[in-house]
Amino acid sequence: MQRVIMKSPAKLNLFLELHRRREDGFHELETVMVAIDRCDQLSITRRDDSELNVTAQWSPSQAAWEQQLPGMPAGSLDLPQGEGNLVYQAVQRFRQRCQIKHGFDIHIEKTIPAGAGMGGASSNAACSLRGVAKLSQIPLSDARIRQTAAEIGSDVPFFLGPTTDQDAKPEGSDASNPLTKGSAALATGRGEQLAEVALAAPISFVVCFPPHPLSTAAVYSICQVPVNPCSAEELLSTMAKGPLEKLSSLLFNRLGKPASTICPPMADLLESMRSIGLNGCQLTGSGSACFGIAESLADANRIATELSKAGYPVSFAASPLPLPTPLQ
Ligand SMILES: C[C@@](CO)(OP(=O)(O)O)[C@H](O)COP(=O)(O)OP(=O)(O)OC[C@H]1O[C@@H](n2ccc(N)nc2=O)[C@H](O)[C@@H]1O
Ligand SMILES: Nc1ncnc2c1ncn2[C@@H]1O[C@H](COP(=O)(O)OP(=O)(O)O)[C@@H](O)[C@H]1O
Repeated sequence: MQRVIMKSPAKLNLFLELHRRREDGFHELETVMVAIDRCDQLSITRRDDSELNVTAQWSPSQAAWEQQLPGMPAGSLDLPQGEGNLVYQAVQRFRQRCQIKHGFDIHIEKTIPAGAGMGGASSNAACSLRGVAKLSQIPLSDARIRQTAAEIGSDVPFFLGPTTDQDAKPEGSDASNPLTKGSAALATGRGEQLAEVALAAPISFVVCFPPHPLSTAAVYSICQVPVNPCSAEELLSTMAKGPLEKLSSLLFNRLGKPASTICPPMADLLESMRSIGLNGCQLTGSGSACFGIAESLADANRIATELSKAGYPVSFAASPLPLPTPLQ
């Protein structure tokens, strides 16, 4: 095999609480993440020589995104190419670790907004590790893949998919429902320690990106660790056993305050999302994208169209997507 093409999904954080600031500057957290069907596409081709080329472009084009998001700060839609791309750093580290001599051409077609808290770069990095392993005849179960992922970023291991084996599903998971299998996880530590989470049925989300990217490091730098942290327990049991109508009242994100301090337009966006009929509206990760829950996929599509017309052009419906995505 010389070439793989794969989908690289975004994620939403349904719950995010901070427990402690560590000596190394990272925060111990408790977060519930769900992979969704908004995906970038990665194409990875094995080379005969040792060169590594990484290119990234917006789909359908950068001009189309610039036209849709005229308020974006200058340069913020410029995607890092080559060494500046997280995919390059992940693959180079993995090649060194596994002594892979041949090179790769990797091209990323982006539809996941950057600086949105949707984990686009982390997802691309995880996919590239799986693709490069496959093209180098390294089994996908090889521990060096997960080890490299954790070194590259706190969110990267999540996108490799569940660690639990197929027979050991979490309580309440519906193995007959392929839509919800393997899409959600509880992440602890700095985000790299994962436990698969059951999801009783698909959820219909609406996601909206205001034209203001946020830096994860900047948001964490002004966050406050609470004295009495909240727990994800009730959310997890509701995800597994329902009723899913209760879910929206259990969504939570401790980074909401610092993110909206840096990005005040997020508060207006959340207000618009609530008044248009979405439930449990929250930011995802460190923002600035926000999401809410709709009653059905048809409702989610209708509301996304209304939000687009109301001045938020990057609004879309999304559903959980199983991880890992297949290699083609
Ligand atoms: C907030 C979250 C929630 O899922 O996602 P995003 O908003 O980035 O998508 C994650 O915690 C982000 O994970 P990731 O984007 O991989 O962050 P990293 O590259 O590891 O770290 C970027 C910076 O964020 C801070 N950071 C990150 C993770 C963590 N548990 N504690 C931190 O304090 C550190 O300052 C670090 O230097
Ligand atoms: N493959 C990539 N795709 C998108 N952004 C990337 C990539 N590699 C590096 N970056 C850099 O990482 C930053 C954060 O990207 P992203 O992961 O999409 O946001 P977030 O951490 O908010 O989820 C971008 O602004 C960009 O400068």
